[in-house]
Amino acid sequence: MSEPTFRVALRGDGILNNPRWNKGTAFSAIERGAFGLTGRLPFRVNSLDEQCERAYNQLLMRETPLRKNTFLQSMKEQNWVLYYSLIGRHLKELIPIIYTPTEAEAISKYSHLFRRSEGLYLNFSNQNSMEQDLLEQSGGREIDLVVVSDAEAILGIGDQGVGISVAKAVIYTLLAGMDPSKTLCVTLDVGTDNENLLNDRLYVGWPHRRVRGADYDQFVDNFVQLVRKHHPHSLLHFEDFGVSNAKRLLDLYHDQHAVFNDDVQGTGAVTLACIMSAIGVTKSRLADQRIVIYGAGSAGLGIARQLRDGMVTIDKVSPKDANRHFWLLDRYGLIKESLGPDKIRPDLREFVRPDSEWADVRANESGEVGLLEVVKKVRPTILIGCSTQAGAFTEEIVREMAKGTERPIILPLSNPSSLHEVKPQDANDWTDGKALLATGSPFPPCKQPNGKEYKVAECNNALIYPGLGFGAMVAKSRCLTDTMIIAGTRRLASLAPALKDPDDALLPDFGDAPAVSFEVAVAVAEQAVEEGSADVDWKKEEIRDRLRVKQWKAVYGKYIYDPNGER
Ligand SMILES: NC(=O)C1=CN([C@@H]2O[C@H](COP(=O)(O)OP(=O)(O)OC[C@H]3O[C@@H](n4cnc5c(N)ncnc54)[C@H](O)[C@@H]3O)[C@@H](O)[C@H]2O)C=CC1
Ligand SMILES: CC(=O)C(=O)O
Ligand SMILES: [Mg+2]
Repeated sequence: MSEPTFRVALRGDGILNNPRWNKGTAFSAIERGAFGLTGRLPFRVNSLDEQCERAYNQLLMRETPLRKNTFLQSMKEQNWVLYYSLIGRHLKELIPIIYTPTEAEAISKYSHLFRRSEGLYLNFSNQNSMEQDLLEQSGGREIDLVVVSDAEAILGIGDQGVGISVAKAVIYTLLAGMDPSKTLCVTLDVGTDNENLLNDRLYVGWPHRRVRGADYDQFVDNFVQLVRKHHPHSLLHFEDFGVSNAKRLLDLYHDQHAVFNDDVQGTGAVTLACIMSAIGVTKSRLADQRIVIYGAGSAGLGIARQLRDGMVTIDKVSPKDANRHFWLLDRYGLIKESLGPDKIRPDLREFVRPDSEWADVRANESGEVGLLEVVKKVRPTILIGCSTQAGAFTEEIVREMAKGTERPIILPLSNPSSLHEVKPQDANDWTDGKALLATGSPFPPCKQPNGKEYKVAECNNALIYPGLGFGAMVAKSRCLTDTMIIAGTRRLASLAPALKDPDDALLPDFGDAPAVSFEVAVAVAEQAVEEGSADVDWKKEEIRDRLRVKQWKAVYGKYIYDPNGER
């Protein structure tokens, strides 16, 4: 690959303090002269390989995952190429440091670890300057991707106020090649209901109770309309919004702009791919499954809808019949008719079970039916957890499930690792090694009763959303349609190791995620072109190359000083 050349307008401190352009000791002697850096750097010119070696050694000196996380965060603020190159070289080891599970701890300590601002903070009390703030931050840059969060439901750790999840944008770059200079991370700071944060004088966000209702909707709408006005071709990715807003905002804006809710759609898509892989092992159809989902929030509902739509598309079952394959539980137990509108969100309506089905089943004094009773009666083939309730899949529940099905498919998806509904090794032990397992955060392989190891797939939306978003973005798609998501999901499922070897993992390894994301992106762009969602006029055969050319690479390139160049 020939080295790219860039014309850059910054000099001296201006270039050294700019993470997009800074090369540190990798500036060549000629560049040092041209950019006023000869006296600003020690003599030796290092290669990127040498810089990565040094940085990795420094990283290893940090003993805890959180200290490694903050080290890498500082590096991102100094030098993007070094940051992405280092992580790319140690992907499997370092994704858990910058993403789940370590990001949960980093975000929960955001105000105390705060060193330097990143992205755009839009504060409810400063909303009059929203447009100006957006323009200051994006500074005339072309933006391909906007990742926005109001931090109400960060992973499973809840309301984090202004604690942000920029790791989602980093994953787009690492795994799909999204250009970080064309990415904007936005925090909508509408306050917090987290008492610890409200009482913390070091809290950096707006110390005010969460704004809700019409004022909240207006604030979000102002933001979305500004994105549409100034970045009409961008993909708008919603992350970790609260359950009362996630699906609602997606429905509100999906006709206006290319919007994507990762917790709803990304999680639904990766879980469908995982289950397609698992039913390949059990040699059954999606429509043969009885599916219990524990935790009917953004992720739980997104999964139910995606699996239901998969059943309709793949097995040609009617939507009504497909809905009958699902039993959803939330904090009031099974979602059934008699819970009433106070306890059943409107978006769950299609999955409500009839009371008559549960008349003979033991309920608590409030009439609620718990997970054990549901498992006993339904004898599920698939049990999915997205409840944030660690240990909810008890030994009794897992053993009960194993009585009703030969190969129980068990997916404890809550993040971070400490919140998983069951530890994979326990699920493996309690089912005599028969369970087909995938988890939301990385776990070590299970030791099987026969002495072999079973690789636990990581069923995390990060395995699919970078490809979905990148494919849609490069194809200049005006929307991210359900059919584009299904195309990406099918491509991901086709790459599952368990397809070749039923004893292997249900999903590709995160170490292979860049190649996997690329394939997902190709499938999504192909579908966008075929169905006419794309704003490009490409032939199918050229799509792969078009995507490759657009991928940002963590390489320095050669710089020429040019006062009219980039900054
Ligand atoms: N593996 C993956 O790719 C993903 C995993 N997740 C994880 O799933 C979990 C849920 O995330 P979201 O759906 O975004 O949050 P959410 O807040 O929208 O949903 C959580 C749901 O669990 C319910 N719940 C709470 N206590 C319960 C109990 N005792 N029994 C049953 N249900 C209970 C809540 O009422 C809520 O409806 C989090 O831990 C998150 O990290 C979320 C998105 C993607
Ligand atoms: C993975 C993810 O999006 C979550 O845990 O919220
Ligand atoms: Mg999330």
